[in-house]
Amino acid sequence: MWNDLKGLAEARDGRRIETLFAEDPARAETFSVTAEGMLFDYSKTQIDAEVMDSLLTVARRAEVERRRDMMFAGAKINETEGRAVLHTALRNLEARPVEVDGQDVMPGVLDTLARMEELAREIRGSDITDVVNIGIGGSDLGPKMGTLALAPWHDGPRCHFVSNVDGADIADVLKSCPAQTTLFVIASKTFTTIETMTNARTARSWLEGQGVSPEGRFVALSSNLAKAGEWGIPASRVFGFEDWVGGRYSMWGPIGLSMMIAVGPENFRAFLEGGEAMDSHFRRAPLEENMPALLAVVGIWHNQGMGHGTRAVLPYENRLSRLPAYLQQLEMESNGKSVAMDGTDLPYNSGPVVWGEPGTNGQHAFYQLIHQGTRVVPCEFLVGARGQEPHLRAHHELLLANCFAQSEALMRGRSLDEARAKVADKFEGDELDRQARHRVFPGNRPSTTLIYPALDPRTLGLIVALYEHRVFVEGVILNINSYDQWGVELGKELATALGPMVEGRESAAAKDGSTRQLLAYAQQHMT
Ligand SMILES: O=P(O)(O)OC[C@H]1O[C@H](O)[C@H](O)[C@@H](O)[C@@H]1O
Repeated sequence: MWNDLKGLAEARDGRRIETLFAEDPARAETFSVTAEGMLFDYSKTQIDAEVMDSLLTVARRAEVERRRDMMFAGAKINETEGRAVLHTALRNLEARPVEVDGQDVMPGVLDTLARMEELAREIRGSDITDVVNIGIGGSDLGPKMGTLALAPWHDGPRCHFVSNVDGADIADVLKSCPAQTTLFVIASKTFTTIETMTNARTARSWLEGQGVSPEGRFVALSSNLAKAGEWGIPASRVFGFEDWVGGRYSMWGPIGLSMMIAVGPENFRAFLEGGEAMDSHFRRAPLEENMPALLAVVGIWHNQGMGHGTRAVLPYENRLSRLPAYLQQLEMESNGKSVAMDGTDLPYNSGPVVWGEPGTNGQHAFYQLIHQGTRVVPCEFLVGARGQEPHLRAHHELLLANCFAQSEALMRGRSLDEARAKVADKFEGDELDRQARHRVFPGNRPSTTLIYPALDPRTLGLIVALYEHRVFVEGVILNINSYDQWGVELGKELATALGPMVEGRESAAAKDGSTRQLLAYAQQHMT
């Protein structure tokens, strides 16, 4: 089936996307889908009816719908860890029963949500001025991305996010925090992550150093209640979640607490409602009209069909500036694997390299390569029809014009004749030709656009859940376990072993020449 996709891609080599629009006046509507008021337009790609048919056949053969229903029903689809995958239960506000090992998980989920809301209200009504979320990966990227995205709704205490074990991170944050009125939220699913535990200890010593008792200054978000308790955080300030919530899928539950404190429980609920609405669309819409499924097959087409190994996520929404980083974990930690579910080598590329920055900033930086580089980078634009700052309408009109112009430019390009005409008044003869060639844009570069009315809490929920399900569908098609992350383990083990060598307590003689040299250099310059 992969060869079929490649064959379809080869047969379309050199065909202009623009011609597809000329041939089919209804192309834009045909190759678009709407869900929950959002429009996903994938018509500026090489996808045509035959390609879409094959992509959906690939999805059906992979049993996307059956796997989806298994996920929602609490089946242990994370087979390498023997776990269910139920982040959707965290936003199941209608409390439809969801069973794991014969137990409905919903009473526990809703009870924790109610406790979080109670604490959020208490803190928002207290003298706490600053909340510092200490966490990394899935315990940082989601709430950080979401808190920034919802800045217009941020009426609670200031929120800071410390993740890096580089002491510069916490040092910079603590500089602006008054010790008397700062609350630390230790966010760690395992409560063993070295970066987080190191930063948490530093926070505690800092408070003590400022003469403030750490008592009542810490909250824990974790699935390891025992470890959180050992750390001395009282049970009333510990918010647990189960192992069926993957770290990179966890911002909907306790890990979202900092964001809830920032924007308030009502807005956090609106975010959950957005996620729930996307779940319901994903579960009910036929694949042809299913936004996450279509986003996924467009990704499969570009990566496994056309052979483009990266994709750029380009939000024309400044407050989604952390979305690319969030999606890097969501997509690359989920689908960056080399073996299929049964442990055999994947006979095709796994998920793409995901990267990006907000427009218009990226335009003035790396879009050069996107437009004229030798590699094709499929681009995914996101934009709100309305900006978050309605009184600055002129800004938003420019933003929209830029976003639409980029996808048009990527598709149309500029021919040599057009380039010549641009510089004909300045050069002539061979020089005109040479100068013109530098100004040619090959065009025919694929992009998609997700446009929504405006970025608000509910829409953020829709967008995040859309991408989660996209990752799920791509993972099912690729026959990958999207819910483990063994690839992060080796580095952690080696870092633990290298620690004593960095400190000079253990010999590095058994290490390779490069590692020995780096250690020696560091030790020479450390003091
Ligand atoms: O929440 P924690 O247990 O501290 O884990 C934080 C992060 O670290 C791990 O290494 C994983 O790669 C991530 O998936 C996880 O989100």
